[in-house]
Amino acid sequence: MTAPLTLGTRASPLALAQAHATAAALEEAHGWDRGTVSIFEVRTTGDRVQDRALAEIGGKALWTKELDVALLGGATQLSVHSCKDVESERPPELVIAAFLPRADVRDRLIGSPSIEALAQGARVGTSSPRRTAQLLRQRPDLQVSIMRGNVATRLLKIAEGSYDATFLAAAGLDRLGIDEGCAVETDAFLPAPGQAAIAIECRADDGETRALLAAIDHRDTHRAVLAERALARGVGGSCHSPVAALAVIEGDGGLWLRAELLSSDGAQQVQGEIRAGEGDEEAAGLALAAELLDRAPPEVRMLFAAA
Ligand SMILES: NCc1[nH]cc(CCC(=O)O)c1CC(=O)O
Repeated sequence: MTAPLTLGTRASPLALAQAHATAAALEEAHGWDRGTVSIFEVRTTGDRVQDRALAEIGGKALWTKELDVALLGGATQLSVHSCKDVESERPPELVIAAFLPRADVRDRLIGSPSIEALAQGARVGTSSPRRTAQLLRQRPDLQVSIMRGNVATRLLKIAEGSYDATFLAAAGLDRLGIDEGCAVETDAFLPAPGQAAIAIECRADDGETRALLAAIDHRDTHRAVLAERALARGVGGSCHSPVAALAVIEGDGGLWLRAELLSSDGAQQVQGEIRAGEGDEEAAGLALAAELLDRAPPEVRMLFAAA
């Protein structure tokens, strides 16, 4: 190994936990001393703007642009992201070269033991169009409003009673060692594309870093996320568009992708699934996307292809 590597990350507690896990995986895989991979903290637009719905700020790359600038300018050799926050179309100069093994893909409900147990008209805070639509599909009586902030902030808002309940990804809570909330099953709450996966990106032309990252790539996670991200790319849409997708690798090595698109209030939806063999993950994601758009009720389709 030649020069030490610099890893770019956001500075939230969750982002830092993921960055340290990535550094440790690289150091272990290559037999490097601890600290060989140094951590470079970057503040993104999404971190700066806390008071408005992110969807309102508009534009993509809210969580990635400043990290991309560091990577493209050579200040860092890799970026670590929550895959869920990485827009489905990336600059061609960059490549997601590796994924850490995926954690629990489910959402957890905070503030109530179950969705059924929420009082009539209870106030639920979330800024996720997907979670909003999936929740209202089941409980149209609930009042959903925007909740932002990092994991700790959101837990505090529940503890303070500003909202009755919220959802957080089990993966984020687990990585922070927070044992709160009750998992909701993926049948009713299919997760966001890429949820619970940690994506490690580098410059496409940086063969040396790509080779180093290949040693820590978790193949099954990589294949599943390729399919989910292709689905997200294929349906188009924006951060306003309620889309869910989850791929798993089955016992025979085949991939099973499920996805759904919803209207904002969850009253309209289209769901589908597809299976694919090794190497066909992205094609399967794109094929399912086309099929879902084709079958989507107009109110759903309007939130995607045209967005
Ligand atoms: N949108 C914020 C975000 N991005 C990734 C995670 C959790 C970790 C993950 O899904 O990998 C979270 C918080 C949440 O949704 O609870």
